[in-house]
Amino acid sequence: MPAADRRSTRARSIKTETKTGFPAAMSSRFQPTTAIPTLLTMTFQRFHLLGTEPSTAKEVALESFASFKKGEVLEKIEEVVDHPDAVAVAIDGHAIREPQGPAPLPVVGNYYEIYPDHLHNHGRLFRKYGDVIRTEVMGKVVYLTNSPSVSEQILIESPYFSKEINSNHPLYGIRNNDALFLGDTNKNWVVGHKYASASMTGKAIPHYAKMTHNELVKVLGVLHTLDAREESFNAYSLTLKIASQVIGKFTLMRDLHHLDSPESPLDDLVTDMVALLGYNKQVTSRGEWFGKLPFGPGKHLRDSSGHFQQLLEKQLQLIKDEHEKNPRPDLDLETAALDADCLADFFLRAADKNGDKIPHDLLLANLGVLVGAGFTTTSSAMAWLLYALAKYPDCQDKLLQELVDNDITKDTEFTPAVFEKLAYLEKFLKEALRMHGPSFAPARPAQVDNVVLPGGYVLNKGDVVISALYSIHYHPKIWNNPERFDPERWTPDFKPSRYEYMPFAAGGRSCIGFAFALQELRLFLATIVRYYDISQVGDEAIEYDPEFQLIRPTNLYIRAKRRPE
Ligand code: HEM
Repeated sequence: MPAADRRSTRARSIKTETKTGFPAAMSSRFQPTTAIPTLLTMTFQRFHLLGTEPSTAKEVALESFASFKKGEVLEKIEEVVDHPDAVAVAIDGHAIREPQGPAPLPVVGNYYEIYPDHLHNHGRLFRKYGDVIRTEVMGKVVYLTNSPSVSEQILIESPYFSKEINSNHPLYGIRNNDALFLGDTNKNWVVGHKYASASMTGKAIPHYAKMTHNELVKVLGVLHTLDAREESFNAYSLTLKIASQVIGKFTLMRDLHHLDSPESPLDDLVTDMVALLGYNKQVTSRGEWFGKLPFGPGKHLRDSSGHFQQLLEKQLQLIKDEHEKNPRPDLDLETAALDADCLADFFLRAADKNGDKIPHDLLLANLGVLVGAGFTTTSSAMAWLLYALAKYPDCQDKLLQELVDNDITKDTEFTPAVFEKLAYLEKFLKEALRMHGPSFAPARPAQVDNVVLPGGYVLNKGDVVISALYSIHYHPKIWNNPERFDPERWTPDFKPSRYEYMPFAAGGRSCIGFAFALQELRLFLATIVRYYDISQVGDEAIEYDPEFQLIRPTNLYIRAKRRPE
């Protein structure tokens, strides 16, 4: 629209705030994403969105005067109602607009503007271009947001946005429509989610505390040997072993023997999964053609995936054989969750209200996802916890003091009541997951054309928007002094909204393993800090792996010194 037209439209504009309400059905062409307020008195006016032609205006029933904020131009509601012409509506003070971003170079697009430090470069682009930015990398266009209100609209699963893994989605290379996480929100997801989420409820998770703790304390032997040798270790290499040791037991009752000694090798189940994610990130950050090559990362991705499936089937068969030898009863979902030895055991025995069990292909696909989602995330989180312990020694001292004051040892039986006493540990964990959360990119494509988001950003069907968790967790409008690691900010009264703090994402496709993960991370902190003093070796700046699906430190070396008894 020419500037002159825009000005004449502006002269008749009113301002709305999407948080307080929006005249939703104003245009069949545009699909606002907020609810209509309740009816008080019925009156009508013609509206169009600021930034569109007045001829596109539609008649709208005005259902609540209260939903209109005092405007810049039309000050009184009577002026809106009585205005003879169509009235333009600004969204959060803006005309509708397409998200902006840096101009793409031929072929590579914005690759070199964003990588290798995509987390910080995204922050810079938000500051320059606004709350929703457009990026193009090797032919793939992705939008990102650092706005909690935009994130809410994209993450809630609605007719406007849903998890659907199209070719621009970051999980495209490993999509699997039989599985949670990797698949669309379709009927398989509904079935998988019913069983998998029932296995990990807040009620069920405490019964895995003992098993988790037993696996975690095995690291004390490894640290003891390393300390005796006065050796440091790469943080992620060790936490990968720890987290997968735990998840091997939690999902498959399998001892991966990762913590028998510092030299214990990684099980194939783990090397395959790590390779798979690494190759996927390489493939998806370079364009679809790259993944289809008969050599290189695309081929490796296909090979690792096939091998991983074979290992999983073999392990599942062992559990089935065990069930044949020692039959155990089928149970309803809730009881099965409390009785199961591991997730595979749960899946084999849990029946829904109709007595139906999860179909075999969905069982296998979801078990694979739970193994992968279960350790890739927590291993990165544990590595960042070591980083936080080393970087903020005063906080480490406070943690230790709390553990000593509460008589926590490696023999403590951890119940929810014990965790409740560890208030500082909880604050430390929350703050570490804010500043150093491992997940950064829940992505959702628009489901219809011309979706108008808070701030007036317009997207079309198939456009993928990522809620940039890292940027939201450092947003200066949300967090006081965001660069400061400050566990004390988490007072009982401090409650950021669901879309301001979301290390596990939010909405219908958020993490179902969060209760297990939090319990495991609490146990990890309590176990390590009680017996070892953690410090960083050297002053090297810590790098993260930009090619990986999760944020993990690559060059963090830790020295763990045994504390005197
Ligand atoms: C610190 C640890 C963890 C973090 C930060 C984390 C984070 C997340 C995030 C951000 C998502 C949303 C992904 C998206 O929208 O694309 C997600 C989904 C998921 N997570 Fe986690 N997660 C963690 C641990 C776990 C564990 C331990 C399990 C299971 C054992 C798990 C299972 C899942 C599953 C199955 C989904 C997909 C849910 C669905 O498709 O509806 N996660 N997680």
